[in-house]
Amino acid sequence: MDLNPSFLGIALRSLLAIDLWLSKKLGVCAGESSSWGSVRPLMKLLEISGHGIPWLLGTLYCLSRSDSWAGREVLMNLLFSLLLDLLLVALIKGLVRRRRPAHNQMDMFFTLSVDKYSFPSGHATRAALVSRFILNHLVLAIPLRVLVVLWAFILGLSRVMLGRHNVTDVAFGFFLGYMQYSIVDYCWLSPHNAPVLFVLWNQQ
Ligand SMILES: CC(C)=CCC/C(C)=C/CC/C(C)=C/COP(=O)(O)O
Repeated sequence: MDLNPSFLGIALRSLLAIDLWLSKKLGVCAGESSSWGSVRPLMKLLEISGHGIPWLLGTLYCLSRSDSWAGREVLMNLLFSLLLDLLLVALIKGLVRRRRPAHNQMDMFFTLSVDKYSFPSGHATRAALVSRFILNHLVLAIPLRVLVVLWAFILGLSRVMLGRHNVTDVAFGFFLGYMQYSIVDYCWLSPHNAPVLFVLWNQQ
């Protein structure tokens, strides 16, 4: 037994204890019989709005219908962002292997094997990444921009309310998604630096 724990060790253990306590308190939709159990179906609908499958399929569909070079370029980069996000989240989940909260019911729509782990929240990374992407590449009126930010925030909160995640999973997820956008922006794909990706349309 470690009789002389470091300050960092104590701080981390305290943070973890607060995280677990707060997450349990906020997990008010974790089951049908929970205090806010009646809101659970709405939270699960929100869950689907941040799931990887609809985002991937939606992006592929829009890409197949897009008739402008500018649109294709943005959608190709969105596709790259979504795939990068899936890869990074799976990698970190597999490395950290933090179990989901004990009060979570594992009844999520279409998961990968690493999704039995909770750190970081894939929905939170996607929410931060996609909302930053949209705000930077779509010309939207202010109310719609506010709606995008609200969607991301409520989606993150709903992960804890559903009992899927602890607060730190979501907080780190937001941070990671935000940083992922910076990577995507830095490596922005265009017909000039990645002509192979755009060759499909040149042949049409
Ligand atoms: C191309 C490919 C491998 C698609 C897989 C899409 C897929 C099943 C993503 C998983 C989305 C999901 C359930 C993430 C878990 O989110 P958490 O917020 O619970 O970490």
